[in-house]
Amino acid sequence: MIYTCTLNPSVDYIVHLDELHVGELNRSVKTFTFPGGKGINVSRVLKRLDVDSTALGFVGGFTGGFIESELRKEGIACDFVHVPGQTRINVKLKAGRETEINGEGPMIADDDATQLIAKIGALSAGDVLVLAGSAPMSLSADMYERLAARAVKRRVRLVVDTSGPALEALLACRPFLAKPNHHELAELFGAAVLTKEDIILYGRRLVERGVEHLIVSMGGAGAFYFGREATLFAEAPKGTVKNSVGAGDSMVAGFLAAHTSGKPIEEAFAYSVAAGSATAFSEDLCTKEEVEALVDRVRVVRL
Ligand SMILES: Nc1ncnc2c1ncn2[C@@H]1O[C@H](COP(=O)(O)OP(=O)(O)OP(=O)(O)O)[C@@H](O)[C@H]1O
Ligand SMILES: O=P(O)(O)OC[C@@]1(O)O[C@H](CO)[C@@H](O)[C@@H]1O
Repeated sequence: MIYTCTLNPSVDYIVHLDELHVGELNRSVKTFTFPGGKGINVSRVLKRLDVDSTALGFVGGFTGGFIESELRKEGIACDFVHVPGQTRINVKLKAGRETEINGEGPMIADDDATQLIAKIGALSAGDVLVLAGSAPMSLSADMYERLAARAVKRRVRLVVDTSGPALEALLACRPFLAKPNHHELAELFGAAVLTKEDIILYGRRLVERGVEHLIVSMGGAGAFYFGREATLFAEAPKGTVKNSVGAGDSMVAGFLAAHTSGKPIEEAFAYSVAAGSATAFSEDLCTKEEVEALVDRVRVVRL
């Protein structure tokens, strides 16, 4: 079974504007409201790709209620810890360029954190646990490490999509899959920007350090895959970007779905890139039809 864990879910409020005038009244052209947060996005895309998962994490208030009811409507199992505060609303402004304002998230009490850790402690060997997104400020900095330690003890395979010190700590747990973007990889190695040669060097280094499958995404410039048997590169297909929120999460879901169904690594990687791009080219997250319409346009090169 696949479990996704979103410590800080969000209601994503997508606001399209012709132009953004800072300091003035702006009127939107169209708006969308989606359940969000990285792990939740992974669960939603997995479902669209016919793979079941259970969504874990913390939810609270009317926003948390919205997330749970939307997920259940989509047929996604939820096993959240309910907290007294309110799940955040993240505002994504689309006015030519994309501007994001992500909220800080509710207070998480120690008892609530303990409940989530207990849920991870009940997973079984062979399960997959996706740890994705930021943690609310109120959680202790080592929350991800504590969850990962529980999971590793149960021989659960870890999938990691976070950033900063949490990413660094989780990489040490020899994850099954990690998907930093190139900025997160640069931060990890204390660099400002990375050339493609740097990405290859650092990517291979992370595999040597025990990451089984590593995908480094680069937005519209495509992605690298690193594993023990192969280093691959794929350009992203060209298209009109409507909303790239969740593109990285869709890559994680695409790779997991293809890998779970036994596809060889090149195909799983191509499927992952197609899922990321299909999400970038649609208002909400990608559908299976959109991914499959794109996958033949993804050319994977072995390096
Ligand atoms: N402009 C684009 N054109 C085509 N494909 C795109 C574009 N932006 C993103 N993608 C696809 O999505 C994948 C992931 O994008 P990106 O590197 O932006 O992920 P991310 O930073 O983790 O995003 P997020 O945090 O919003 O989920 C890329 O590898 C690519 O396949
Ligand atoms: O604040 P975090 O947890 O880093 O990111 C949260 C978020 O921006 O990531 C998802 C896209 O990847 C969105 O659904 C959500 O709003």
